[in-house]
Amino acid sequence: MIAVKAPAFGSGERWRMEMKAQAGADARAIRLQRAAWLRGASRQGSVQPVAALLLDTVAAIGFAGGIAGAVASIDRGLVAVLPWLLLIAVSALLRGLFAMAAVRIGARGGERAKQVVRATVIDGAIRRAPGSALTTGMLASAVVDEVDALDGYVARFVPARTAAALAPLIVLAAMACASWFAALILAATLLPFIVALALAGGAAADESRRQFVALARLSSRFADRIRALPVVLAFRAEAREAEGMGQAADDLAQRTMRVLRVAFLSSGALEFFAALSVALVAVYCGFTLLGLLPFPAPETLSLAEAFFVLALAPEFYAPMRRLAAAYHDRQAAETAADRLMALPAPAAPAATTLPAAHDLVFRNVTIRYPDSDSAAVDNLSCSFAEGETIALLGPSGSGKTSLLHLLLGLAPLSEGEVEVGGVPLAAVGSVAPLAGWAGQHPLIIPGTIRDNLLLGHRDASQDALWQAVTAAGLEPMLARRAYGLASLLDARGGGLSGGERRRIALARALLKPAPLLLLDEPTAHLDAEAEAAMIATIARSCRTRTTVMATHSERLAAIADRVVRLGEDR
Ligand SMILES: Nc1ncnc2c1ncn2[C@@H]1O[C@H](COP(=O)(O)OP(=O)(O)OP(=O)(O)O)[C@@H](O)[C@H]1O
Repeated sequence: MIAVKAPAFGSGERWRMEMKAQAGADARAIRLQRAAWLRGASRQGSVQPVAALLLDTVAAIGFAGGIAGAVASIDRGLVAVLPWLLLIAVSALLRGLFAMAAVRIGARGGERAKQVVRATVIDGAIRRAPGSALTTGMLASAVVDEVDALDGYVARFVPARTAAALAPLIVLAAMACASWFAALILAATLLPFIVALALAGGAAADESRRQFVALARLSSRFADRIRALPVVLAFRAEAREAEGMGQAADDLAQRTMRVLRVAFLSSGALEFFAALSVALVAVYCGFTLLGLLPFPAPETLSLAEAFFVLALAPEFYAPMRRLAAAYHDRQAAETAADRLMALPAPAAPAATTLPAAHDLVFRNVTIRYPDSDSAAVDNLSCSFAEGETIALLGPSGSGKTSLLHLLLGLAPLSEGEVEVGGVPLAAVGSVAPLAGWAGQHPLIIPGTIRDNLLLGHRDASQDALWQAVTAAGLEPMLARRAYGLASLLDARGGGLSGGERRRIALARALLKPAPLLLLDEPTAHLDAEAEAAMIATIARSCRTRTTVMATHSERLAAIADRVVRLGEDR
């Protein structure tokens, strides 16, 4: 956006005009940006659907020629008519085939375009810059609804637009061979038709854009509320949320009705002009044949020529009607493009070569989240040798998790430097490929306990799996379950206690053959006995790796080689 200066006293009118000019320039810039983005997306389509649509027009000329020939030779008997009938049949068959080919090839292009854009959006979501405001609901709506809206644009609108520019010229040229005056009539009716198309399209555009935004808002809201369902139920907010969803759904229904109303009105106007022009050609041909024209006939027409012209006249507007039918696809794609372009850009890809050493250096490190006044970590300097166990100790909110997240590329490095094995963290992006990580809220995926453990190392052997299970103290829990490692869990980890979730997260981190181990509050919510067992487990496991633990527990910190106390001067 262009920065706007505040108005000087007494210069209100000039400022308003400047604002208007800036808004116009902004809108133009956005239009150009959107057009370039859509051109990029539609590059996945091909010219083949356009070729199929143009060949369909050529076949339509053959069809009209067949009708004209058959009418002209009907008085010479069946043998004379037969070749024309054959031409009609072949042309009709080819029209069907070309129309089908245009749809199928267009659909393939649309599918390719959606795949490419979807991959880019997902890539951006996975590698989004730390602190991004993209919610799961927004991402789901972008990946499903908004990317889907590109389908019609690439599959139908783009081929229809090119065909609408060329096919009427082919029809006019063919018609002019039989009757130049009829071709002139059609060409003259083109102007009001195009004006009607532009007006109808413009009216539909705004309504369609509002409807699409309402749809995207409803679906992202729905996805976010489903995700937060336990909280909604716990606070008995079902009625309020249901009412909110109902209002959003009503709003969408009203906007959809408005779009349909405008669409019906505009297609009515287009049909009117198309029918009018065909009627004019029909009246001209009929009156010329009968010699009833109220002005001197500009040409003589044979019956065959008149039939050819009449059969061909509707084909003149067919490509433009096809374009008008696909116009809604363009509006939907433009609205989707605006929203997709506004998604956070992916962070720069990380270096492919990972550091060989695994000592960690923090030099004057400050972590400040976007839109936050105070720093989560302020000017921290420390360094850890390879193989050391480090405890980050401090009160709640002192920045322990933020430091672990910084290493994983999930929190921003606002100032200072971090080095891993002598390589700047910025060059590596994240230590995730080098680290086993057990977070504060361990992720549980729908599937078995085994599936959840193998997230740490997909190809782990059975022995390695059991070693991690034993080291994390999961055996007693597995022994109590009839199916052991094959026991099913739901996405929320139903049937697991807080301690068991932490043990699964620890086992998963241990299973990964990684030189770094990052543990966030591994002993939180455990009773004294369980904490002691967990501390013993961690003490055994961290001997072979550089381990960084965020904790409140002095007992856990006691097993560390180094303790970094955070937030003490706050
Ligand atoms: N994504 C975020 N956006 C904005 N502020 C954040 C974000 N994550 C953490 N913070 C803030 O940064 C500060 C440090 O949070 P952090 O989670 O690192 O502390 P912590 O020491 O791990 O706390 P706890 O012991 O309670 O887990 C807090 O004030 C928190 O509100």
